[in-house]
Amino acid sequence: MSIAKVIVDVPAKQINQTFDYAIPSRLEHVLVPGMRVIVPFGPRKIMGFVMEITSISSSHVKLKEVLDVLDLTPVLTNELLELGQWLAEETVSLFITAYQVMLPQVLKSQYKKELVRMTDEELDPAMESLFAGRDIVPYEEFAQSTIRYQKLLKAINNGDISVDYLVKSRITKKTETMIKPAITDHLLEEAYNDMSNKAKKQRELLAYFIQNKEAITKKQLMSKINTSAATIKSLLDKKLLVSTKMEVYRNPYDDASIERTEPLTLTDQQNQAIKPIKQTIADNSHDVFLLHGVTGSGKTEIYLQAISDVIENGKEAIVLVPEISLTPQMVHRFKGRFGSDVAVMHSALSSGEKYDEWRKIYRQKVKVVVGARSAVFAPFENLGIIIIDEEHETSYKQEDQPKYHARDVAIERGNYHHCPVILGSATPTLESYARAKKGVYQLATLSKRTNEKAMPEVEIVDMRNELHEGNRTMFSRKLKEKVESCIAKNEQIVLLLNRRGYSTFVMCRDCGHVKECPHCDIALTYHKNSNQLKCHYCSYEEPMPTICPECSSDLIRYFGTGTQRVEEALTQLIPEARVIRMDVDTTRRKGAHEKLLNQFGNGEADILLGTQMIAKGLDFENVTLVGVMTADSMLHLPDFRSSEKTFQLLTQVSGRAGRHELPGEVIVQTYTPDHYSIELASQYSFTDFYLKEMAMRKTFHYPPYVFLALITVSHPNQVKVVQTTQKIVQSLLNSVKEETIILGPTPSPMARIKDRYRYQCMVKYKNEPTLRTIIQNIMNQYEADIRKDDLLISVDMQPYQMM
Ligand SMILES: Nc1ncnc2c1ncn2[C@@H]1O[C@H](COP(=O)(O)OP(=O)(O)OP(=O)(O)O)[C@@H](O)[C@H]1O
Ligand SMILES: [Zn+2]
Ligand SMILES: [Zn+2]
Repeated sequence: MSIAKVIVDVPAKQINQTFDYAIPSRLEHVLVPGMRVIVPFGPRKIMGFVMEITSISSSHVKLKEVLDVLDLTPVLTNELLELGQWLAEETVSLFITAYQVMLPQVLKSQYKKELVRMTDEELDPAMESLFAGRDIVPYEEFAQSTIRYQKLLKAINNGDISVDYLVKSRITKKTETMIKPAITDHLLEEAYNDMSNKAKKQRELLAYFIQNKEAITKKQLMSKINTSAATIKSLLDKKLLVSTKMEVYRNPYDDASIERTEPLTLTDQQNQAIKPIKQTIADNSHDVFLLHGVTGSGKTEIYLQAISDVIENGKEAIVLVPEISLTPQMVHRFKGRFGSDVAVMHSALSSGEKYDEWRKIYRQKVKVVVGARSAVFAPFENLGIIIIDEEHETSYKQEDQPKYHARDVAIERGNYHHCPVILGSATPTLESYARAKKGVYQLATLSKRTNEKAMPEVEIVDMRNELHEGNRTMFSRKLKEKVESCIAKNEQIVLLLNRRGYSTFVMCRDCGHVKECPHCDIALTYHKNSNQLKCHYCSYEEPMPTICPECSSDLIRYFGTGTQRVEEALTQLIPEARVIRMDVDTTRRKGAHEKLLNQFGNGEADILLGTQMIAKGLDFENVTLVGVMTADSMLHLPDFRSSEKTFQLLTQVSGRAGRHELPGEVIVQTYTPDHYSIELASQYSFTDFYLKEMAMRKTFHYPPYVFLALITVSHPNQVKVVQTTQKIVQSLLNSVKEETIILGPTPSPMARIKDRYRYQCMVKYKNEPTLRTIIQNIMNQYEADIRKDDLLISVDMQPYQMM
């Protein structure tokens, strides 16, 4: 008897293993690993993934049978099955969540599907009677029939029938009728000559196909030679033409309108950088490259040319970009070079569109996928390169289970496929740069812009002086003046309001003093309800001060300004300015982002005002001034990476100015002008910043000197949370090495969400090979509480959000 080992869709710890099911004879030789099945589980029928087919069961009870199969071709390749195991272990999550995260939404929740007829040719008689003249048949009708699975499989493999998942009861797939000649040229000409002159329309149609042998859609044909469906039908009936159905994929991008580009002749620096990458591609070997190139240095051109090599080798490429909907310009560059060989995957697509893009990859209709984080799981089978652009972006870390980092997954897959992984950035993470310095990654550097233009000059404006000199607006006199002269010259401005982190930290508007934790070198967070300042790392707290401890000013307060308020202030101050505001509110609707950028690109506004989302990837010729409203606002987040993030953001946004002929200029407003991250960003001194920040990380025991693991416990009862976290800390202390640091229990920065109290503990370690098992074992001890008592324990093996 054959047995399927199945991971079932029950997200619970005690279910986190395979279960054995007998394979009924009708599914024998149909099931293979990577398919989804329906199995009985207790009283329910649920979905599961087939991991393995074997003949030996470890179970002693009589096995239940697999009820049905959901996919007739596996949705997970063997590689992805293995990768899921690794992913679950690496992130201390359940196998089922690891597999679910690899698949498009449609395949996660919807079980409904249908059979679609893909040919007008006669099918197998049993199939013909099932379709009974219809083009689409609900899958259940097949399941209830006596037709064998093998028969359906064969029809699928022949391309005669396709199995489709329904997206919200709308047909997922669009098909079109294609017409082409049924016979050779020669016979076609004969038929043409034999045909009576009266059948003028039919002769015209034949004449067309004597000239054009390619299949054409019925629609196009009818409009092209002005013929009718009846005329086509008569030639179909005479078996001179045949019709087939072809699937058309929904295409969110109009490929035809994107101009094709040719490879550029690389600069010397680009050549130097790409050489070892090309070598690795040629050798089919795995290596990780860190491409450190200043903004505008031509990193993207390197990606494009490396991918060309990969495609020539018959392999495929994954390109990750941060939330791609935000950079339509990036999609255009890849489509411009590789046309319809490119699939695009990002969150702004509808679930039907996402499914279509995924299937293009799955069916090997494309060679390249450009996408956000989850595209790293693209089901390519011959991967030749994985590229992560802007590798420092935190959106590559998933903050839900499984809490994985796309960089780690990319490297794991690169290793499996023996192919290079390229991490590109103007401001690499300290982690990556340190690895490159140690030789774990290969470092390639592009220090110059391709246009040989200097980086735009950055001027730092001290906002404390503005205040002292009576300017209480949020615009310094310098910025106002520059904006006005820019508008007068018909040039454009990008204004960045760094909103993340507002209203959490407390700062003196007189002297710029920010309250920090005496033990952690991290800004204290203001808790409004208790009017206390707290440290989210070590639980130190103190009351909110009424006067500044440094200068005794009473202008010490927490910060808050939104884009809308800036826009209002801006139009008051400079009434002639035409402003486009870009933030979460104005870009919520699909396509809004692209529309606003197009408007700005067309010169319909002078100023593009926005949050982080405008800092990256934009390339507008006419932008000569970049202004940063408050450079410090991120600096004092309760996050040890806040200096790094500030440096990255300032560098990125500065890179938006003067990318073409016109020289650029940057004004950075700040209350802490001598903070090293602001100072060094203004000088474009990545290396100095790296050295300085590394020293800080070393002193305070932060990555890359240590690894972190964050365990968060939550429950409606505060006492229970504190006690549980305390016990976890104790168990950890009993199991880890002496030099490993355990911090906590401390309240989470968001100490209560939806009436659940949250506490956390942080593990700082250098070498704990069994830490994942230790944590897993500890969590297993709380299994009953998690199941029955609403306790939640979440583990983040690589925390980026300390919340
Ligand atoms: N070899 C080359 N010769 C001429 N122009 C080039 C070359 N390589 C790139 N460019 C052009 O230089 C500009 C900047 O290149 P690109 O956008 O690839 O840089 P980047 O490093 O990806 O920039 P960013 O990090 O700021 O997005 C683009 O307009 C690009 O077309
Ligand atoms: Zn002060
Ligand atoms: Zn502290």
